[in-house]
Amino acid sequence: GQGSAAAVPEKDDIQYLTPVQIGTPPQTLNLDFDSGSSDLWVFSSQTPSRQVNGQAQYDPAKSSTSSKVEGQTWSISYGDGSASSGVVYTDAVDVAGVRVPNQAVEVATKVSSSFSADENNDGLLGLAFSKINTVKPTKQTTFFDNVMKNLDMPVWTSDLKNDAPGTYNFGYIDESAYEGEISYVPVDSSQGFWSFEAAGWSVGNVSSTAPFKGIADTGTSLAMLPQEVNTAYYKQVPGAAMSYSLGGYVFPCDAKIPEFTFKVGDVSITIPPSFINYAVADEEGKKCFGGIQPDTDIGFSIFGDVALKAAFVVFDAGSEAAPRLGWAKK
Ligand SMILES: Cc1ccc(-c2noc([C@H]3C[C@@H](O)CN3)n2)cc1F
Repeated sequence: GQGSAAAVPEKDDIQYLTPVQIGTPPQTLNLDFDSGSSDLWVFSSQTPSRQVNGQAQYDPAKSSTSSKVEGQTWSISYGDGSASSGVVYTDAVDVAGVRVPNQAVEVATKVSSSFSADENNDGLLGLAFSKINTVKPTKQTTFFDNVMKNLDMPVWTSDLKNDAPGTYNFGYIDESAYEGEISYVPVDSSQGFWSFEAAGWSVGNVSSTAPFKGIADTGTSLAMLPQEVNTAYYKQVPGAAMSYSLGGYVFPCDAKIPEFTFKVGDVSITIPPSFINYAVADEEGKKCFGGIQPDTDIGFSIFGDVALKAAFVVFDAGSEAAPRLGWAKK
């Protein structure tokens, strides 16, 4: 089979949400598809009401196909320090017509304040490798791992857009969604991520052909890149500075800022200035926050939405012996 689902941006493209049907009769929740984690967890009837602020809640008691997985719990924390935890059910999960009859659905009995505050986000659907699923004592498998055998091709693709709905496809490659060739690079999934090597970068007349490691992470908003990239980039932005109070590089909102190009295999992906003028950062509306920020002390770069929305990306877990990532211009 194959399926195609909308990826709808929240304000400032901070996250993208996709409708998912859970249970019988179907309960629709809008989930944040995250290629940087591997738990499918949802706001639920078991989430304390003080922590629920408008989110849709999955109620296993209202589903004839749910069943509790006794003795199993989960607990996860994300790059920004937010966290959630709870218990585990299995139930039917349907994404754009692609269905897993007995998907592990992790029901939140506790969520941190940033999840409570994100009223349109009803939970996450992890699309990294199942080895980093947090359920204990029995690790669970991701929606993609469970559905892969029924897909026409063992792939899913991202086509995220700037301030507009994009698309996640499962089981096929939409040839009309990209231009030129797809450049495939090997993935090292040993840490559970879609980790690959970029082959270099350029900004203005400054460039490097030194390879650097990064992960493709649809759940991270920005492009977290090496310090030397940030230094070279913001040197070309008049008035740019690192602001510890605002939490990263900022610049005058009316500054003329350059595009940024990174290379994967033999394809060069160019992030336009509009994606890098990420959002207004201060009260006066004069300083804007950069869409490129340092990856310091993470140990690898994170190609989040600011980078991903400049490309068509193929997350290929099974066409070859090893998983691989395909990148194409669009
Ligand atoms: C409130 C909130 C906070 C964080 C995240 C979040 N989702 O994916 C990620 C990145 C970072 C890494 O942990 C895995 N992918 N972060 C989502 C939220 F709705």
